[in-house]
Amino acid sequence: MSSKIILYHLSLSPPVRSVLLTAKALGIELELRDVNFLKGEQFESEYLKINPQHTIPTIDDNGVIIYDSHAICGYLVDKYATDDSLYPKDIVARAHVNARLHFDTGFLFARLRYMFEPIFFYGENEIPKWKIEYMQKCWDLMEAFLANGQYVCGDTITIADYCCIATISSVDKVAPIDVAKYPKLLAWIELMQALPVYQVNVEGANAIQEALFDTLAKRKSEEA
Ligand SMILES: N[C@@H](CCC(=O)N[C@@H](CS)C(=O)NCC(=O)O)C(=O)O
Repeated sequence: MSSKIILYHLSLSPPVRSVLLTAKALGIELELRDVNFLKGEQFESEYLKINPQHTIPTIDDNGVIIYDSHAICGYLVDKYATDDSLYPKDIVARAHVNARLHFDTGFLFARLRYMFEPIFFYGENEIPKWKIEYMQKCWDLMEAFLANGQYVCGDTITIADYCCIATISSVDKVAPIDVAKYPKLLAWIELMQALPVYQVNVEGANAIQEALFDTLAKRKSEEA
């Protein structure tokens, strides 16, 4: 008999929350195991054996180990969904979803991590203005994508929406989104927030930004 899928996680992590959103949408129950990356737990030897890339999320589906949130979300849909709408099998439709998943990795999350990691891990005491503006350039791109439909790949929600919202909601207080300039982006965010599954994203998205601001405040007070 197969047991629950194990998710190595911490809800602060945006990629972890994209897996939580996808699993919730599919009705999959997960066994959660904390790996606190802020305390370096991802470098423990037992964890490195299953994920030498030392990132969360990782899943263990009865011995099948997968890491990278985008790969995990696609796998969960391919294996457990009753239809393929969240990750279409049609090769053109899937290529469009893959493009947005890579946009999350290469643009959204990459720019988030280059703002957050120097603060959390390298003792930096401020985020340079250009990095915030560089993050905000992604809002132009999101606005352009959303000209083609209410979701990031047209009029059907896909795992790309879960991945992109998990990242954007984790950085929108650090790199604010101008309501007047980005109406489509704001409408999409509200659409995502209204989904029942969205609840699994709320706490972690706020907590990671609070952790960033707390760390910056601590650094400033140490300097004074
Ligand atoms: N592309 C990866 C990125 C995962 C990632 O970098 N996760 C961060 C937490 S938000 C992490 O585990 N960092 C610890 C490390 O890199 O050592 C994914 O989508 O899963």
